[in-house]
Amino acid sequence: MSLAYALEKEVAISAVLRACQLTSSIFNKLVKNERLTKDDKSPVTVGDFSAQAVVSTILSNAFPDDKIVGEEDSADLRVEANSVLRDRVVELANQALISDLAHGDNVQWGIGPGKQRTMEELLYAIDKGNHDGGKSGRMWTLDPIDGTKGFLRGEQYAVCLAFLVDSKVQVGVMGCPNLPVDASMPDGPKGCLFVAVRGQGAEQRTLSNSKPTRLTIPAYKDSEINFLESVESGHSALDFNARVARILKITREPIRMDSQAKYCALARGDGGVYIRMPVGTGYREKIWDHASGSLLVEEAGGLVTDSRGNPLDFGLGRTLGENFGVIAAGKEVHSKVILAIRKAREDEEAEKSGSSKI
Ligand SMILES: Nc1ncnc2c1ncn2[C@@H]1O[C@H](COP(=O)(O)O)[C@@H](OP(=O)(O)O)[C@H]1O
Ligand SMILES: [Mg+2]
Ligand SMILES: [Mg+2]
Ligand SMILES: [Mg+2]
Repeated sequence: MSLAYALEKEVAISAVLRACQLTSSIFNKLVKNERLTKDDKSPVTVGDFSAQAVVSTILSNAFPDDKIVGEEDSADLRVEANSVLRDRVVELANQALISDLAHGDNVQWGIGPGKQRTMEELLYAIDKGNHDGGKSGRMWTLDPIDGTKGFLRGEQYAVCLAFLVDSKVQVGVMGCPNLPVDASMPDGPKGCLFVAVRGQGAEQRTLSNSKPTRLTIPAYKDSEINFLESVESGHSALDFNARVARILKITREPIRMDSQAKYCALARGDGGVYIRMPVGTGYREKIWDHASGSLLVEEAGGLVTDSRGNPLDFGLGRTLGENFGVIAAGKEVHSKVILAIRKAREDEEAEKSGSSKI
């Protein structure tokens, strides 16, 4: 008897590996005009667009009726002023789609020599990611490059793909081309693939396809914890994180890295707590920034909630709705962090009202 979601897992791995090959091959060739600034002022590159085109094309061949919630859309590429960028996206996506079949690939997923697509087909594939999300049915969520700012700096980023049924994440696959295979050897080999299936555990392998190793979050003493947090102070309230660390008497420096690589690091025991506190702009977290990572951590024995201890709700649309921040950690540590956050908020409020009385 085959395990649940075996095909979804295989297809997701194949798609993420192809997208990782693409993104890592273009980094050194990326030139200045191969990026745009989106309406929310965030960057997007030819890598984000072409990786979304590739993954969406593969998913649409393997599972034609499935919905996809992807971060990017093709509107900016359809503008004539961006025609050079659009041509580059088409070229890169086709290079990735037609590359030879690797172990685990299947020609029926629309990949391999001779499988190039027209520009219109690839723009359409990108826009298949425009689904609004929701509570019921089969659905994928895709972040073709999570941590675009990290990607542009040559630091951490991740290609993230999750499969959900009735808004519950069942499969999560993340490729981290720049992540050291072993955190204790930061200059050693890089490039990791993380895979989780609900009820079947979490695992890591190298991007070049070594045997998987099973991941379990170890038990931590407070003195052994490093917070894992964003590099970007615009994405996470780093001062508030430091306040929480002081309450917990955590003395080790935080580890700052971009993208869902933080969930991956946590799952394999590099850190202890992923803390993401809102910066106060009313930003709503996106489902593609957390779906695959949260399953990986849960399958490694951890717990993922918002900063008030509420479960993340992936059934509300493209965002996590009212969820407020994200906390991921091993179960024991997690409950201590939630209490410390409550205390940190009370302290902050008391300081504010104290200073307003002066
Ligand atoms: N104000 C904000 N607060 C929280 N997250 C934000 C944000 N603005 C952008 N982001 C998200 O932060 C993600 C990167 O997270 P991190 O800081 O952990 O690397 C971005 O993903 P992309 O890079 O895929 O756009 C983006 O979705
Ligand atoms: Mg983005
Ligand atoms: Mg993202
Ligand atoms: Mg992204």
